[in-house]
Amino acid sequence: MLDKIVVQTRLAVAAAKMDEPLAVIDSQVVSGSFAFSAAIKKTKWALIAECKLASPAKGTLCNKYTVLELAQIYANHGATALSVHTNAAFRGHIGDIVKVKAAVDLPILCKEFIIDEYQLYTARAAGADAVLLIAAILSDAELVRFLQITRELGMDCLVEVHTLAELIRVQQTEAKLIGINNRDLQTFTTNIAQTFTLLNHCEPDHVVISESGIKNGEDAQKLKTAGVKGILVGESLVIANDVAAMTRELALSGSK
Ligand SMILES: O=C(O)c1ccccc1NCC(=O)[C@H](O)[C@H](O)COP(=O)(O)O
Repeated sequence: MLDKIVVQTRLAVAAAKMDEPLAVIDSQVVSGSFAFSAAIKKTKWALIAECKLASPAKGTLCNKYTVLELAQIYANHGATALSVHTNAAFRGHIGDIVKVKAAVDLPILCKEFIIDEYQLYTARAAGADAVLLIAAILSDAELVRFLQITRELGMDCLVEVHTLAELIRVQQTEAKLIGINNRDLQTFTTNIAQTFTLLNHCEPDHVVISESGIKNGEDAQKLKTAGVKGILVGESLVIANDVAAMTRELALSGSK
């Protein structure tokens, strides 16, 4: 499934480059101010709340709200930052970041399968404060180059790892914001125990975010006790009967 998403993303990037060459995008870019990492560092506990309307594994997750409505609920109920899916496999679009940026005063992570530096410029031009870099789909050289470009654009990188081997690779780079993803990339099942395992191997100066499969405040509290700085949550929020209450539960339980 991941390979398929990456292939489709390469095609989409090639088409976008024909439409709007890098030079055009670059001329629209205003450098950021690392607002994403600043917001995470200054809080005791960070909830990165994800606008996730669909997933390739589960199909539609949320029909009740638009991306903007979800972002507004999250912002009004204690989220530290937002994650906005821009990939078509998640029913996302880069334009969603533009809409959310114009209306919601929280830093935004562009949730994309970044495989080309062009996407870093489009993310920043849309108003993203951070991008996700997935170690599993990038070479060491790409990781280093993308981290450098992102820094020059004033954006943060959440560098995502699924395994110890990926964490060791990422530790050779300048990355300081590490996302431990609890989703197994072969089976797509989630288990927060993956965070407990990999956390022991993180450097003391790493800011660690646990991602995927976090169901409720109880999970959040366990992760906080283990030592992570925050969580990134999509599905449990968007499928909740009361999205506002779930946002408060996840935001507050880690800060107790
Ligand atoms: O969410 C999926 O099904 C998925 C499938 C294939 C590749 C990546 C996938 N998820 C990407 C994510 O990073 C999640 O949206 C994010 O970590 C939030 O996870 P969750 O809280 O479990 O929705």
